[in-house]
Amino acid sequence: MVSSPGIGHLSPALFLGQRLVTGHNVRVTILIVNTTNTSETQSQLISTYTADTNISVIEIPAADISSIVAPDAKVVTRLCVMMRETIPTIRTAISSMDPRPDVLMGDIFANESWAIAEELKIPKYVFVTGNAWFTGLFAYSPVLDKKVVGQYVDLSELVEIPGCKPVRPEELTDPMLDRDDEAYRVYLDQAVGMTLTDGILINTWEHLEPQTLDALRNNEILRSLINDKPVYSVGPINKKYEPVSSKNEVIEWLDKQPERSVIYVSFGSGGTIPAEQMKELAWGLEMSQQRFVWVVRPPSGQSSDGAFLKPGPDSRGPNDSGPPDYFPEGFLTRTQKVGFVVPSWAPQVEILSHTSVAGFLTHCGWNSTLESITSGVPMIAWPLYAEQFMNATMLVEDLKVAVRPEVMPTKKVVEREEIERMVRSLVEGEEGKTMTNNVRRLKASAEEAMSMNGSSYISTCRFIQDCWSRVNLAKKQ
Ligand SMILES: O=c1ccn([C@@H]2O[C@H](COP(=O)(O)OP(=O)(O)O[C@H]3O[C@H](CO)[C@@H](O)[C@H](O)[C@H]3O)[C@@H](O)[C@H]2O)c(=O)[nH]1
Repeated sequence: MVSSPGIGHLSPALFLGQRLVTGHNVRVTILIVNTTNTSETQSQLISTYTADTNISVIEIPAADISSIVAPDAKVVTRLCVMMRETIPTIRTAISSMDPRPDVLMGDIFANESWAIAEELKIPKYVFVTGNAWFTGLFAYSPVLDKKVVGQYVDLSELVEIPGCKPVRPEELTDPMLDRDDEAYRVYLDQAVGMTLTDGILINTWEHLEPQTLDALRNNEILRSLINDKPVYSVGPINKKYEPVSSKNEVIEWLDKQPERSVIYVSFGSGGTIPAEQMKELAWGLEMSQQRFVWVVRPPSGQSSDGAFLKPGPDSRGPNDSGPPDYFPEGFLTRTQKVGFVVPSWAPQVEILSHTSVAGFLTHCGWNSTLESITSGVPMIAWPLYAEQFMNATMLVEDLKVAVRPEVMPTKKVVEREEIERMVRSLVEGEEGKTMTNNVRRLKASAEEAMSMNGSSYISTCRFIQDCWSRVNLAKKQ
């Protein structure tokens, strides 16, 4: 398996690898492309999840792209160029593996490695770490590219994608929002690359997205776009809660809170919000008078130079999150009894699995979404970038397990009164109770899908059978 950088891609790749090793008797080696920014968290994740399984890890240093990509280029452009430039190192690593791999799998940014599979005459599969809806849009984006004139965001009607809910133009994935930017072309190349594989694995399950999975398999246009390749729904592939003997400070704090009383606030592995929005969020949480755990990062536009972790005058010891100007004056002191601020990174799965947690204010990254669903926790959807706006729409309008602000958080500041209202409705309102029941039903359906003879288990078995048929066929040729 080839994983592009970033916890959001690496973590599901590791969990899928783990599942293939432990549940399906497959040997797995993961090639992880590491940038110079690779965090300590990522290194810990790698060592934890490779220690007790037979997954081997080969860490590949990412190519230096500073001389070929402008420093202000979009993340997608940087990521794709970096993966492309790292291919020679990936090729060398794969060629020197003994025994030689039988199958190559990669995420949607690992497309450049399909050429290696072709050279080695082995099958190649893509693992989409997002959902089927995203996969549908991704596959369909070359059609939209031909069909639509001008910028998508100027369209006055919704964007129709077979098998998916119509998407508001401004909610398309962010590389699609500016067709004049290089990121858009790079993104389209990745979309085409996904369709050149022998099959598509998606981190979803049949019950969650039946229409979209059906369209990917049976809709004429989508089928022809993905060249009639099989689609396997193998999820939810995500970290499971495992009790640990040594407790973290935030878990100890949660242990002392009443059941279903705390809102957990976090914007994924790297999301940040502007300073003005941080203040408004702090006011909203305080005004709601509900308990909260907030994973705080420096506001967007400010550097994360470590000053963030140093106690400021508004300090409350190890739980202090840094310079007080991130918060309204006195916020930490006033919320001392009801809030717990965690700087930068928290044990998310352990938090979401805690009985004190009533809701999750999330940026709707797909891993966070799956972790919330599989913990039975309803959400406040606060999308920031990538495909997160579509995920938010799915959670609110389709699955009915989340509320979201009226305004788009990337366009306008979400005001404190609205935040207060959403938090209250999730923790104490009827809406919160209904959403909790809905999400608990999804949790049960996820467990069922992953159980022996559940849809995702069967789909994974089918994938393995198809793999070996292709491997045997390739060996005969
Ligand atoms: O304090 C924290 C913050 C995050 N996490 C973990 O980090 C992961 C974050 O993943 P995700 O929620 O998917 O967010 P991103 O890292 O932003 O994910 C990227 O990749 C996802 C999968 O492709 C996409 O859905 C997102 O839009 C894209 O931003 C999750 O497993 C979290 O549990 C923690 O453990 N502690």
